[in-house]
Amino acid sequence: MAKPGGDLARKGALQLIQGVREGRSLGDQSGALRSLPVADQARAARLAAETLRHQGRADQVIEAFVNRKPAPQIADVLRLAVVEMLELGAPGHGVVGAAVDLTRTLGARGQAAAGMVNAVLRKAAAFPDWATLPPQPLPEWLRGPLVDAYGDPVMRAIEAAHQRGAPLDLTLKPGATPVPGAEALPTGSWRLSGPAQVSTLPGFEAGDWWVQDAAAALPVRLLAPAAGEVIADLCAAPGGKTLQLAAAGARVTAVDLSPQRLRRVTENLTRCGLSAELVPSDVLDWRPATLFDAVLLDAPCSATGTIRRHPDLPFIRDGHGIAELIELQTAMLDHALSLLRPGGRLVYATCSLIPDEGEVQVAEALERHPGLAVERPDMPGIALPGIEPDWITEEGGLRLRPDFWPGLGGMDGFYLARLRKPV
Ligand SMILES: C[S@@+](CC[C@H](N)C(=O)[O-])C[C@H]1O[C@@H](n2cnc3c(N)ncnc32)[C@H](O)[C@@H]1O
Repeated sequence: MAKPGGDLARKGALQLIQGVREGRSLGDQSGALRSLPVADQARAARLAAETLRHQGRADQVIEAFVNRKPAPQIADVLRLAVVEMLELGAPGHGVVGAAVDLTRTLGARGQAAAGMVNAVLRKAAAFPDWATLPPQPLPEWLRGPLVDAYGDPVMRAIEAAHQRGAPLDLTLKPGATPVPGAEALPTGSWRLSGPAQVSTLPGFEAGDWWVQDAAAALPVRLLAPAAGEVIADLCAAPGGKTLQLAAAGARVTAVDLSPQRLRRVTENLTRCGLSAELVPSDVLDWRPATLFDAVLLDAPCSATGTIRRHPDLPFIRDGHGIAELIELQTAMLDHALSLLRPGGRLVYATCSLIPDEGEVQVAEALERHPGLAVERPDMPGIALPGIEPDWITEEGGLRLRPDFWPGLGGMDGFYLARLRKPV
């Protein structure tokens, strides 16, 4: 028989998945399971995320054993159980029993479907080819433009990387001791591959490091902040890049629209014993009296580079709003350049895989701003460690993709470029 705790987590996971079906992200639902014990909340969140990550494969297994398409909620119960058995390795008998019990809680339709769920899952438990089923494809609104940009083989490699998920990457404060067991990555970040509870790792309380994907750590490394420089961090929350800038000794002003998200920057700075001035404002309305030595603009974007960490993203977006985001990025880039002193440098970054939010933004900014120049990541004086030559784009930026570093555990998708304002 399944453990009662397991049942609470499964029920919670089904609730989270239903929320995603209604358009809410898993992150936005973080308070939805408050009434459950903390361990069950964590388990429910993991089950829901893994079920969405592997939905395409689970559907192929289910389709092999059903006579007709199950109702949407019943389909989600089946997917949860298939992923728990075939991906997460839970023993079939417990999972099947729990899924049948969960189905029975779903009203008359659930009562009627319980027998079918039992029969389908008993067969699914012995499904032999799970590992070789093709990964969850991206939805067409995203797949189409990405196939145009990178080609079909790369697209399939990106989808395979999404299926593998993401390890835990840490950025160390200068001089801090790495977490035992963490592996040094070529670009300077540290990676933990196994499951870990962040707040119990050595050095967390002391603020020796913070969680930051290796790709997300590169914009500040490309900016190369120096002690005493006056730097604006635009769109700063939750603050991974603010911490990097402050740890380098820069005098940082961190701007973000969301006071709530800025509170996370404060918490992170406090834990790490670092400081920055925080400004709750729309970047486009913010014009301080003095100009900056350097500006980092981590612009709001489609976040399509982070699907490894957010497998719910393809299900809650449909491509609407991207044109508006692209316009906002253009306006922010122009505004950010106006905050920079003559001869100053700016790093533009987005955690997107869509070239219109990256390469195209920078190519168009170069046309709009005569004298503005890109500084390549491999130029003398920058020479970023760990960068592979084919990551550097035609205009001199860096295109990072989830399928890079396949043997090391991948990286988030990102675009970044360093620009120099004429003197
Ligand atoms: C990609 S996240 C930034 C991540 C952050 N740089 C880090 O490293 O932790 C984008 C941020 O832009 C902020 N944002 C969106 N529109 C904005 C605007 N018009 N002005 C200022 N901040 C904005 C959001 O609140 C969000 O925190």
